[in-house]
Amino acid sequence: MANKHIDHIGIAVKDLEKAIATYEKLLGTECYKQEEVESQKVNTAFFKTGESKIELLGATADDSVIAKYVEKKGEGMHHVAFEVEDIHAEMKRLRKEGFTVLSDEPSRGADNKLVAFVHPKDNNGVLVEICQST
Ligand SMILES: CC[C@@H](C(=O)O)C(=O)SCCNC(=O)CCNC(=O)[C@H](O)C(C)(C)COP(=O)(O)OP(=O)(O)OC[C@H]1O[C@@H](n2cnc3c(N)ncnc32)[C@H](O)[C@@H]1OP(=O)(O)O
Ligand SMILES: [Co+2]
Repeated sequence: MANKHIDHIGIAVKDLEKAIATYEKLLGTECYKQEEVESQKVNTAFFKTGESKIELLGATADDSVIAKYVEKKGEGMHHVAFEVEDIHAEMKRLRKEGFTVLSDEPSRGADNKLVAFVHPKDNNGVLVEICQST
């Protein structure tokens, strides 16, 4: 993952529309895109912050990982996503290094990117997403 930039920071929220209004005020810029990602049971809203983005995440179902997270921990920073060039190679490298990659194969995330996650217990309590543009 060397020299890869942060693609986005994911923030779990209870009420996506309210959070969008808050972040529009905070960042002084408009949310440029909203997208539902059914496989993850989330609605997303994106803000550009230089080379990186803020991804607000609202649950679309009670059994969404975002609903569980908000229920247990409250709203807040949920994950950091790093852009990689070859996600399959990166998943293999991370597994070899002893990290718990949370799926055998990448799935489709927002912007049709390929995404995979590394368990927070391996990263000092931070859930890490790796993503590849396709
Ligand atoms: C929009 C699509 C995509 C994109 O394109 O960007 C996304 O970003 S989707 C984002 C949502 N999807 C995911 O997060 C998928 C990966 N996550 C998971 O598989 C699970 O959330 C998890 C990380 C495996 C945790 O699930 P689970 O073990 O069922 O939850 P628990 O509540 O039992 O937690 C166990 C343990 O882990 C701590 N935890 C959970 N989530 C986080 C987190 N985001 N950051 C830090 N720590 C987290 C939780 O507190 C528990 O710790 P202990 O209480 O100390 O055991
Ligand atoms: Co994400």
